[in-house]
Amino acid sequence: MAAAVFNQSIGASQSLGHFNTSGLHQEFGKGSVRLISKAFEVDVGLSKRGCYNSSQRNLSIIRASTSQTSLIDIVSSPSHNKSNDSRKKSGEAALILIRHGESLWNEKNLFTGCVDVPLTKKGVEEAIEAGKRISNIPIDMIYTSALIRAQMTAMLAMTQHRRKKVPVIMHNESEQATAWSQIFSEDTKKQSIPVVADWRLNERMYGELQGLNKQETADRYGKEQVHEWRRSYDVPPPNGESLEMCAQRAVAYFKDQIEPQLLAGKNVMIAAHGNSLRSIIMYLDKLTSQEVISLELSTGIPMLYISKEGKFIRRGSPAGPAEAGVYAYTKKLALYRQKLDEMVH
Ligand SMILES: O=C(O)[C@H](O)COP(=O)(O)O
Repeated sequence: MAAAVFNQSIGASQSLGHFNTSGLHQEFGKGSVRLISKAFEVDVGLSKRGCYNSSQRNLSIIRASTSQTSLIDIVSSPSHNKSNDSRKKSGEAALILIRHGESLWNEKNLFTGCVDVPLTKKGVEEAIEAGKRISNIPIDMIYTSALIRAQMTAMLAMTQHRRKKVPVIMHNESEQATAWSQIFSEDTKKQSIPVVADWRLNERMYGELQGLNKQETADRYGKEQVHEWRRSYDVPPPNGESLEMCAQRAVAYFKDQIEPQLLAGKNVMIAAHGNSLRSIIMYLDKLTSQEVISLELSTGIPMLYISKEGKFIRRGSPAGPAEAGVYAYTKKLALYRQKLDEMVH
C-alpha cells in the first residue's frame, strides 16, 4: 500500500509541474537537497530552470516581511496569502493532531472541560513518546488550546523533535505583550516555531459537570443520561456545551486560522482535547453527527493527515520515528527526513 501511495504521489506531483525544493533550502539553509531517488530528478530539474513556483513566492513574501515583523505577524494574518488562492491550493503539508497527555483530573476520573489542570507523570511520558513518533515530520507552526495540559503536551513533544527548532508561545493578548515578546534576531526567528494558544481549541465546556466524578455522576443521573451528555452530538450537559457547540468554535477556528496556513504549505501541529479534536476530525473526515459519536481519541497519540489541494488524507498514527510508510506518503516528508539524517552525520 505504501509503495502504491508513493508512486501515486510522484505521478500527481509531476502532473502538478515540478517539485519545489526551495522550501527545504530555506528550512535547512543553502546546499543541494540530495535526492533519494531518480524519480525526483525530473522535478528538481524543472525548478532549477527557474519555473515559477508558488511556495517560493510565498516564502519570499514571508521572508521579506519577516524582517519588519515579529513571528506573530506571520501567524496572525494567514490572509496575507489570500491573494494567491489558486497557487496556494497546490500547497501540500503535514497536519499532526494530538490529544493532550493524561491530566490529573483524567486520573481522578473527573469531568474536566475548561478547568485548567496539568498533566500527570504518565501524561508527561505520553507527550514525550508522542514527540518521538513525530520527530522526523516537519512542523512549521503549532496551535494549542488556552489550557496548560495541551500546551504542556505540545512543548514536551517538541523536546523530541530532531530539527531542534524552539517552540515560542506567541503573546498578542495586548499591544504591550506583543511588543515585549518581540525577537530581535533574524537567525533566532528562523530557529523558532510560532505557538498560537487559542481558547477556541479548548475542551468542550462541561458546565455543571466540571469537577464531578464521572462514575458518581452516572450513579446520580443514570448511565444513559451521562453517556448522552458525553457522547451525543447536540445534547449539552447542564449549562455546558454540546459537541455541536464545541464544533462551531473549534472548526470555525481551524477553517479561519489553520487551514490557510496548510494551504500555504505550512506543516502544522495541533495539541488540543478529546472533544475539540473530535469536532475537527469530523470536519476533516466528513463524518456525520451519527458517526462522530463512536469516535474516541486516546491521550497523547499523534494522528497524521496530509493536506493537499484543499483535501485532507488521514494517514493514521506514526508507530515510530522511523516508520518507513510515513515517509512514503509524500516526497516532502521523505526529503525532510533525509535532510535530518544528513544533519546528524
Ligand atoms: O473534559 C473531560 O472530562 C475529558 O477531557 C473529556 O471527557 P469526555 O471523554 O467525557 O468527553
